[in-house]
Amino acid sequence: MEQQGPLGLAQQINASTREGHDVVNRLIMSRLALGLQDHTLYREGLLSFAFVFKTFEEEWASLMSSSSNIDPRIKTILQNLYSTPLLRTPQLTKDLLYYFGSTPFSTEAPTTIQRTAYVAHIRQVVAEKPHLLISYAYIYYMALFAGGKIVKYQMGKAKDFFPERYGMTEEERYTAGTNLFSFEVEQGKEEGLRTSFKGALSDLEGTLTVEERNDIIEESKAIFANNVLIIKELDQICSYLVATSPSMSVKMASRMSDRPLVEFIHSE
Ligand code: HEM
Repeated sequence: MEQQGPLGLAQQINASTREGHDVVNRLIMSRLALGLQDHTLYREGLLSFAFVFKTFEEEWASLMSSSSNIDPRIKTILQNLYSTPLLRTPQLTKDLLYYFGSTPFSTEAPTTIQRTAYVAHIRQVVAEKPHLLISYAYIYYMALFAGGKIVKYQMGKAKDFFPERYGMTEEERYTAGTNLFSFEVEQGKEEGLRTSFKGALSDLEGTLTVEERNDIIEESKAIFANNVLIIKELDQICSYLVATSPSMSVKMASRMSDRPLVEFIHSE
């Protein structure tokens, strides 16, 4: 149900994060071309965001559990927003298994500075103010229906990007590598997930206090600032990977000869 009159919470979040969103949007789109040159770069981005989704989805489940003693009002909101097909941890796990193949990786505990700091931040703020989980769910799920669609489309156009695995066809590889942006619902029902989430938020937001709404808006801004830190850290990780892989250096040099990697990464 779209709200009439005063701005609904979703609109307020969008309005307050417009600048932060534009920054992140530019950062991601300008790096996507690089990430789609080699799946060993792209998968690092996936890993960073896998930690984010895993952390808030775990916190969410535990806040809703019978052993959690949070305010029943907030528990009801969290229960009503929760939607299994939206959960990204299982989808990210499939993508990671595909891209890493036989290379070991772990989503148990992050080892880089920003990933570790962001995971700790999410756990801390949500423990202090469980209603902040709403910021994470709204920002990261709604992102998939807008920017996520665009990223998925670009992935579909990338040449020689999806790694070969066990004789998979081109189409199977695309499916195996885009689970993050796919939802396990009947075809054509994806948009319903988005509208149901927004509808549930709109129906329930009236039970939040003014202070809680403000907290949610402030944390939404912090999410975009933290996304920037995660992306900047990915620049370092990817620079290192390219510099230490002779085959990748050659590939980058031939494909991006008009724009050196360092300049490319630091131009934004
Ligand atoms: C971590 C990265 C990103 C996050 C967290 C994010 C988050 C969001 C959110 C919360 C919305 C509002 C959705 C709604 O009202 O239903 C949105 C809208 C949008 N985003 Fe992103 N986004 C991200 C990256 C991107 C990227 C890379 C693009 C690339 C083009 C993009 C393009 C858009 C567009 C086109 C909209 C729709 C605006 C509208 O409906 O008026 N986003 N994003």
